[in-house]
Amino acid sequence: MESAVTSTWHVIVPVKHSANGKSRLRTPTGVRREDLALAIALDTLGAVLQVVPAHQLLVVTSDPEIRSQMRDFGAVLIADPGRGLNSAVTAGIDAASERAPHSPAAVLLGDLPALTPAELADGLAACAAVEAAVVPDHEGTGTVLISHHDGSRLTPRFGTGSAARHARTATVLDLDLPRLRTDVDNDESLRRAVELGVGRRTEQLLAAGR
Ligand SMILES: Nc1nc2c(ncn2[C@@H]2O[C@H](COP(=O)(O)OP(=O)(O)OP(=O)(O)O)[C@@H](O)[C@H]2O)c(=O)[nH]1
Ligand SMILES: C=C(OP(=O)(O)O)C(=O)O
Repeated sequence: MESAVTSTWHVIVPVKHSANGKSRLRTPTGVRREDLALAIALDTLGAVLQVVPAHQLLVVTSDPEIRSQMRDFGAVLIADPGRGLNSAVTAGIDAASERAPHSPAAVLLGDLPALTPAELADGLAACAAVEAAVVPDHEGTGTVLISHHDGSRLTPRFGTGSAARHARTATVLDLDLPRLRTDVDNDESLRRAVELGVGRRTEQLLAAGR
């Protein structure tokens, strides 16, 4: 699945400690929010690991389960500074720049349970065609991915309405890649992801809760 165009890319994925994540989501009966947050993140990371060599995946998290599983895969673990999403992403960008100065990098949010390796590879290939890119979420207001040919020049401006902020310094890629663009924040986006088809961990957890 790895593409020649993006084989040198580093991908940074921030994931909040699962005990604190997905607070806007009303979890289905029988499913613990913490378990769902973890499953969503692990499905996202599972797709990334099929596209990017593990040593080029930087996971910024304080979650012990994610750290343990990603360590086993050989991914690079970055400590979460504990000051919110943008500072976590900045820690990842700094670590990627240290490892491979001025190399291409992307930041992908970690709540994309319907993501497939094929859609991620297509998304990264589209990003590679422009110097700096932003891929908005399915609603068009948030961001699922930002990239830059020189990763040290990535400036994270995540949070509500982030697509417009990222668009000030990047090309907006309105890609027909729904699995890449469906981040799960609330019941509606979870339903949408389930309709597309979620990864194994999220699927099994939701099935067990039924
Ligand atoms: N490392 C790290 N990741 C974060 C942090 N805040 C959010 N994220 C991750 O960034 C992505 C988008 O997160 P949000 O949807 O904004 O936040 P969330 O905590 O998942 O959900 P809410 O509780 O509803 O805000 C997810 O992959 C989160 O796990 C943070 O402080 N540190
Ligand atoms: C973090 C973001 O959005 P949300 O909180 O909706 O996931 C974002 O789109 O930058």
